Amino acid sequence: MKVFSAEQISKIDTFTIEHEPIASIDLMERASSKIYNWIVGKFPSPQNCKIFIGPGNNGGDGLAVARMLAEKNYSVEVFLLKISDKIASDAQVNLSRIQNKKNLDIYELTSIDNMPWLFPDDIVIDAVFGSGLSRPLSGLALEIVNAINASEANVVSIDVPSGLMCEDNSTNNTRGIVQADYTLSFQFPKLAFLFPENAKYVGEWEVLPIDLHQEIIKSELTPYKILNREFVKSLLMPRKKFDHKGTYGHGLLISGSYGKMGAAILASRASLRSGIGLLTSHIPRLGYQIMQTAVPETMVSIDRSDIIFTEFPNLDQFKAIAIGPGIDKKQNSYKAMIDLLKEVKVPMVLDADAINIIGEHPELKDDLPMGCVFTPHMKEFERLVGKSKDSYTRNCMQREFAKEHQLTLVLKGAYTAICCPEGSCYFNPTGNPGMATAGSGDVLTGIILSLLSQGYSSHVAAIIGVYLHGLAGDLASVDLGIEALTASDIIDYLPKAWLKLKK
Ligand SMILES: NC(=O)C1=CN([C@@H]2O[C@H](COP(=O)(O)OP(=O)(O)OC[C@H]3O[C@@H](n4cnc5c(N)ncnc54)[C@H](OP(=O)(O)O)[C@@H]3O)[C@@H](O)[C@H]2O)[C@@H](O)CC1
Ligand SMILES: Nc1ncnc2c1ncn2[C@@H]1O[C@H](COP(=O)(O)OP(=O)(O)O)[C@@H](O)[C@H]1O
Ligand SMILES: [K+]
Repeated sequence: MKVFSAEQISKIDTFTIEHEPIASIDLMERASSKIYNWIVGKFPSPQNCKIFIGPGNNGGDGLAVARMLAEKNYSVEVFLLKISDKIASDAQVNLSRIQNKKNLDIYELTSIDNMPWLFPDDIVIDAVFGSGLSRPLSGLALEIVNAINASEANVVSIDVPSGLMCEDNSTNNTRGIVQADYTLSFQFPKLAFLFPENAKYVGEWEVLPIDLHQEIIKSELTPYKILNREFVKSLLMPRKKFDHKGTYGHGLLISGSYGKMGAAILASRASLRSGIGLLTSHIPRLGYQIMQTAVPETMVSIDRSDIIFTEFPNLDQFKAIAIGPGIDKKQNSYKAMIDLLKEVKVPMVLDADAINIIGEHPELKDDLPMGCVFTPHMKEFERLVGKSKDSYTRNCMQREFAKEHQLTLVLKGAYTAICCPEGSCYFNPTGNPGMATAGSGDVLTGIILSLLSQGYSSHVAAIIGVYLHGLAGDLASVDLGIEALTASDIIDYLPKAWLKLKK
C-alpha cells in the first residue's frame, strides 16, 4: 500500500473529482458514510455523540456524519469552532443539511467557556482539522483540543487527529494534538501514523477505502509503502523439482562469543528454517560442541580464538555472509572486520556489534561491499548514522544513508522501516510487542542471510525477511501470547509463516 503526502492526497482527491467524475460534495458524502458505518459498527447502541467541527472539509465530513448518526437515532451535538470567518463550501452545504434535524443540536464555540462537559461514555468525533492543517494549533483550537484530551470520552478522529501533521511533526506543538482512541484515515494511512512518538495521538488507526481514482493512485510516485502479503508473495522465487541444496546457496554466518553463543544458535537455526541450501557457522572455539549439538544441520568453522571472532574462513565458496549476532567488539574483532570488509565480494548482512564496530570506526563505512544489508535497532542506528530528535527526521537520515552508501538499511521496531539504495522506504506491518525480547533480532539476521544465499537481491531479501519474521512472531503470539514469547518461538513458527505467506 502506498503512503502519500498530504499534498499528494489533495491532488488525488481533485483528480478523482474531475475524472470519475464525482461532485466534491458527493465524494464527501461517500467518505462520511464510511466513517458513519464504522462508528455504528463500533458503538451499535445509540449514544451521545459530540462532534467538533473545524472550518475545512474535515469539518464538512463531521457535519455529514452528524446528520447520518442523528437519522440513526444517536443523540448528536455539533460544536462549530469559531476560529475562522471562512468555511469550506462543501462544509457549508452539509451545515445547511443539518438545520432543524431531530436528535441534533448545533452550538457555536466562540470561547473555551462554552466547552461542553465530556462524559466518559460520550463519543467525541474530532473533525476539527484533517490533512489541510497548515500550522501548529493555537488559540481556541488549542484549548479545545486540550479539553478533549483531558476527558475520558471515546475519541474518534476523522482522517487525522487534529493538530497532527501528516508527515513532519518535528516543529509541531506536541501539546496541541488530539489524542484519539481511533483514527479513521481515508484510503491511505499517513506517514506520521508509522512513527512511535505519534502512537499516543493516533490510537488504533484504520484505513477506510473511499474509491479514489485508481489511475492516479497507480501513477503517483511515493518513496513510502507499507508491505502486504500479496506484494511480498510476488517477490518469492519458486522452488523447482530438480533443485538441490547447491541451488539455494551456501551462507556464512559469523556470530557468537563467550557468553553469547545463544545468538549464534538462534541465527543459525533461523537461517536453516528459511530455505538456505548450506550453512557454515563461524564461531569461537569454545562454541564448537554447543553448536554441533544444538544445530546439527550447520557446518562449523572454528576461530583460533577461544572466545571471540578474530579471523574468517576462505570466502570463495559463500554466496552470502552475515556478521554480528553476539560477536562483541573487542580490538581483534575490529581488526578481523577490516580484513573481512576488504575481502567480501558477495552480499552481506551486518547486525548488532558488527554495526557498533562500524559506528565506532566510521572510516569502515567507505569499505562496505556492494549489496550490504544493515539491521540496526534504534540505538545501533544512532551509533551508525547519528542521533535525531524525532522519527520523521530519523527516517530522512535513514533514506539518505541508504542512498549515499548504496545499501539496504533496516531500522527495526514496530513498523520496521526498510530503506533501499534507490530511495524507497517500505514499512512492515507484521510483528508485535512480544518480539521485544532478547534474540529476536538474531533470528532476523539468520533469515536474511538465508534469503541472500538463495539469490534474492539485498533489498528483496530484507523485505521478505522482515515481513516473514514478523509474521512468525504474530502466529506464535496467537498460540502463546505476547508475554511468554521467546526468540526461539519465532523460529519454531517460521514453517507456519512460510505456509501463510505462500497461501
Ligand atoms: N482525501 C480525500 O480525498 C478526501 C478528503 N476529505 C476531507 O478533507 C480533509 C481535508 O480538507 P481541507 O483541505 O479543507 O483541510 P482541513 O484539514 O479540513 O482544514 C483546512 C482549514 O483549516 C485551516 N487551518 C489549517 N491549519 C490551521 C490552524 N493551525 N489553525 C487554524 N486554522 C487552520 C485552513 O485555513 P488556512 O490554512 O488557509 O488559514 C483551512 O481553512 C481531509 O482531512 C478529509 O477529512 C473528504 O471530505 C473527501 C475526500
Ligand atoms: N513492538 C514491536 N512490534 C513489532 N516488532 C517488534 C516490536 N518490538 C521488537 N520487534 C522486532 O523484534 C526484533 C528485535 O530486534 P533486536 O532489538 O535487535 O533484538 P536482539 O538484539 O535482542 O536480537 C526486531 O526485528 C523488531 O522489529
Ligand atoms: K480530524
